[in-house]
Amino acid sequence: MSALPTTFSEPVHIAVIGGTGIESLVHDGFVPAAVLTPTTPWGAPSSPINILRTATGVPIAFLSRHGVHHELTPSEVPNLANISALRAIGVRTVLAFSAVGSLQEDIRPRDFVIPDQIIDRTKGIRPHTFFEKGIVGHVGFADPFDAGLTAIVAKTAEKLEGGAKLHVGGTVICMEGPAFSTRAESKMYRSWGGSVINMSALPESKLAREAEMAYVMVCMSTDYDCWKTDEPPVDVAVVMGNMKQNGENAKRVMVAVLEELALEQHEDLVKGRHLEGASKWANCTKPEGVTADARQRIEFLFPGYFN
Ligand SMILES: CSC[C@H]1O[C@H](OP(=O)(O)O)[C@H](O)[C@@H]1O
Ligand SMILES: Nc1ncnc2[nH]cnc12
Repeated sequence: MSALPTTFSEPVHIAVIGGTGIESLVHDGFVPAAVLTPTTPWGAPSSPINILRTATGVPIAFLSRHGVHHELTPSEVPNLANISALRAIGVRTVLAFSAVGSLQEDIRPRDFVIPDQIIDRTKGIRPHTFFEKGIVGHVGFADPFDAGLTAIVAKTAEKLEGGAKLHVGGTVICMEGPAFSTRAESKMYRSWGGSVINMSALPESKLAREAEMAYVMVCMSTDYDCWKTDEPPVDVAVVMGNMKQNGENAKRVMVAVLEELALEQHEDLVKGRHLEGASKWANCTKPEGVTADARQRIEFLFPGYFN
């Protein structure tokens, strides 16, 4: 087999970030086109960025959140490098996948959830913003997931027959990990109205917003966490087992959504036109106050914005 190119000259507008159980898209009907190993001002991404073509020839980028061999804990994922590297190759739309615990009886293991809200239970130990250390910006995050993209993903996934049950809307609790929650915590999250729980929604989705990308997270329920007294508490074997069973459904959703996004009518959304300039206007630092170091970093992300 010939080695793949390490550069790719076309812009790539859509990225898939795979989580637990979705560490690769090779051999899934996608045609490999290139493997990129970029560096960014925030270091190297979690994994090489695989550029693949869909059946209709659209190039997409694939990144494995926890590394090729799932060697990065949720707290160690280099989210700033991941998001900035994707933006630098043209990505403006991110379809993220995540294995989650269910906090609600009616969200059964192997159901899919497309949340519309997040509650942050990370512990402040993850680097979480591009706007710091010499440049200050405050982006809006009231609705953390892109509404237009969510509608497309929901409509497309709903149309798939014989797949997993889909719940549209809900709140994902993002905890620090890597250990799972206590029963008291799990019950507290339920009392807060949490629908599902993971360790990955933040800061990934927040950085995507700062980078002016449309972002949606397809959550695949793998367990009932530990709030349910008639079930054993979650462990890795249960998560992996359900992800293995559900991998096919996840790939079907992914392929159908990518086909839909390739339609001309979605071009503006896919290119993130509705988000263009948002981070420029979120900036609070006067040009003369932006340090040379910050200018260099932010230039990688937003060429020409802060000159
Ligand atoms: C392996 S169980 C906990 C682990 O699973 C989820 O990963 P991902 O969101 O990348 O699918 C969860 O967020 C935890 O990182
Ligand atoms: N119960 C759980 N808590 C946190 N992250 C998870 N990922 C899958 N199941 C989970």
